[in-house]
Amino acid sequence: MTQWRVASETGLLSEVLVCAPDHYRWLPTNSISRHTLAGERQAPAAHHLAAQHAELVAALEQAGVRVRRLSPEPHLPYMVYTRDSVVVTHRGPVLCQLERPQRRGEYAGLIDFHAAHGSEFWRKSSAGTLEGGDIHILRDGLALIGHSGGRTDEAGAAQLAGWLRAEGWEVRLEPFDEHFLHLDVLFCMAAPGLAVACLDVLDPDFIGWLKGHGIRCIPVSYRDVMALGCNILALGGGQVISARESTALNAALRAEGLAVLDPALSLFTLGGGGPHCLTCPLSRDG
Ligand SMILES: NC(=O)NCCC[C@H](N)C(=O)O
Repeated sequence: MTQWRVASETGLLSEVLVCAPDHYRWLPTNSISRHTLAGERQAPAAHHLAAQHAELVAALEQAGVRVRRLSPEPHLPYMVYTRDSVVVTHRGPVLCQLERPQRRGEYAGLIDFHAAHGSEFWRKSSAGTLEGGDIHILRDGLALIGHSGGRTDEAGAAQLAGWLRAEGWEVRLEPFDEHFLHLDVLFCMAAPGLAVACLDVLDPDFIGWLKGHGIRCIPVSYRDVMALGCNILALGGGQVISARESTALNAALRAEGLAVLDPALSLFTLGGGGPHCLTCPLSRDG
């Protein structure tokens, strides 16, 4: 029986789930990938995708994280964004309910993966839609769930909030515009008490709420956010993974004293997902 648990976005990451980009391609499912497809770019070559994904895996392994792999399926090009189909909580994994038809089938591989490891779902989303990119476990007992209606909707967010509140957790539901795809495009935790956030877009009341909970924000511009510049993965222990292309943010994170591992991920950020979207933390310590 595998007991995967995650009680915060910033605890020391010990196990993570990724999926190789064997069948990855850009689909017009979000404003970022639609913008990419409208441009002059050639479809990414398989060897180039594999090389960038290998850089991400190398960064995770360099940080001592055990990397588990989902089997990619030809008809599900976005399986590579493992963040969205399942979110692991302090009580175990929650099976999400993806909104886009192009991604709905991802649930099947996730059920098989967890069953193969004897990992039982704590809960299964059954109201509205729920996607992992909208869920932030800020720390033990405190969660944030975004809902744009485009991906996670209010019913899906409320159902997860209800399960967490029944555990005594404080949960904030945060509405935002579906142009931004997932809340993790606009906001991610970097370290305990430190986040990266698009202050130009997020509601000042939300920023004030974070401050009231002891979380301050490094600002990221709208332009950088739409290049997935805010979509980082906290590794715990003073380390973070952020895309090589996010040069301004990476300098700011280093100035905060964090070690930044920076794999090149441009082919994935052009599809609408960076280090946060490409990883599903299975286990964090502390
Ligand atoms: N958490 C995330 O923001 N995931 C990125 C998902 C991108 C993918 N191309 C999608 O449209 O679903």
